[in-house]
Parts: sequence; structure tokens; C-alpha cells
Amino acid sequence: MTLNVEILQDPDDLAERARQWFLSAIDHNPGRVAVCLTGGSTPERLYRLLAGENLPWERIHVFFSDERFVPPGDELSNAGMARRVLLDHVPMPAENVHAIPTETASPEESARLYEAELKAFYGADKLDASRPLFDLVLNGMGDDGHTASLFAGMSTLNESEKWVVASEPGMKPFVPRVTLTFPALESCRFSAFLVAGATKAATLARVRAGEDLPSARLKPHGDLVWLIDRAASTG
Ligand SMILES: O=C(O)[C@H](O)[C@@H](O)[C@H](O)[C@H](O)COP(=O)(O)O
Repeated sequence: MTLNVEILQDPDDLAERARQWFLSAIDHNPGRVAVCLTGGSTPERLYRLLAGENLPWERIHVFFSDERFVPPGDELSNAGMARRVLLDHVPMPAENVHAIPTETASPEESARLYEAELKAFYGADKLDASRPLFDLVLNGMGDDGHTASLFAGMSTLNESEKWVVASEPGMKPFVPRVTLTFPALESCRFSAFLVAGATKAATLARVRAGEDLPSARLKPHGDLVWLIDRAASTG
């Protein structure tokens, strides 16, 4: 499979390139910008850089591709990480941060609530290919090839109607998850995978060879770029 790939020297270079990509994607839309963040250590470097940026934060709305079913203040929370390193440091109105709710009775209830929130923001119950849900989606790839909390072998990979579902933990940390589905993640103008480190090399080679891994399945309506560091590219 031919991927649109940019190889960067190391995780810091990758974060800097992702910063440039993020800024130009924001520039593309002079109105309300919908950004979907992800968890993981690779995007965390980017978030630290963005915390110093003078962006039009008041018109940027932040969503999340997935969440661990833990309280918002838990150190495992993806939204918690984004708040600690980025969102608490920029003048973004509180109502622009759309975290996946986790103080609910179950991951299924969280998924239902978040899907309703996404639909209210989008202004429709059905996704229209000509009007993407997100301007910009950041994706990570786990060592096993998962993306968001979409894990190999799980039925969530084939979800075609729901925008958000509950998921079993496919790998560490072993807590239940709530995740956007492919139809929601793919409804986007600009998408990027951020992939760093030698532990990703073997899986990345499998993606490039066309294996049916969750990360390889993501087919956004708009542009997709893979920003990869040298260690992930060569092992
Ligand atoms: O909640 C999660 O676990 C993440 O959303 C997950 O999908 C992550 O993006 C990848 O596992 C890559 O993470 P790293 O960048 O830390 O390798």
C-alpha cells in the first residue's frame, strides 16, 4: 500500500512538523474549526508545542478520538493529558472542549452521550461526505496496529452506523474504552498519523505491505499524511 509518508529525524522533529501541519490545517478554515485529538505519548509532544502558539483558540473546538473509562482527573485519561499539557494553558473557552464523558454508569452510556454531542455540534444525524465532521483529526498507531480504541479482531472495526461505541481494552492500560468509529474519524478534511519509535517499526512495515490492520483501514474523505520518525520507519 502506498502511504503519503513524511519521515522525520526523531520525535522532536516529528512534533515540529506536526505543529506546522496543524497550523496550516487551522488556517484553512476561517470559521469554527473542529479538531479531534488523540491520546498517547507521540501527540503529547505536539500538544506541548501548541501550548505556546498564538492560535485563534476561541473558534477552535476540541474533541477526542477515544477515551479510557476513568474519571477525568485520572492520569490515564486522554482528555486529562490534553488539558494538563495544552488546554489548560491556552485561552480556549471551556465550552469548546468536548471531552468524552466518563462519569456515567457505563462506557455504553458515555458513547451514546458523546455521539449525541457530536451530532448536535454537526447539526445533523447523518454524515454528509461533502461536509466533514472534523477539520482536522490526529491519529496514533499502537504497537499492535490499533488506532483510537479500534483494535484488531473486534466488531467495533465494522461499525458503519454509530459514530461512537464502547470498546474492550485491546491492550494496556486494560481499562474499558469509548471510541469514535471509522465513519466518524474518516469524516475529516485533514488527517495525520503521528508514529514514533522503533517499537512501531514492524507494525508499520505490515501497514505499508497492505495488511488489514486497524490503522491501515482508516480512509478519511480528505487528505491523510503519515508523519513518521526514522526509528519507526526503519526499526
Ligand atoms: O488511548 C489510547 O491508547 C490512544 O488513543 C491510542 O490509540 C494511541 O494513540 C496509540 O496507542 C499510540 O500511542 P503512542 O503515541 O503512545 O504510541
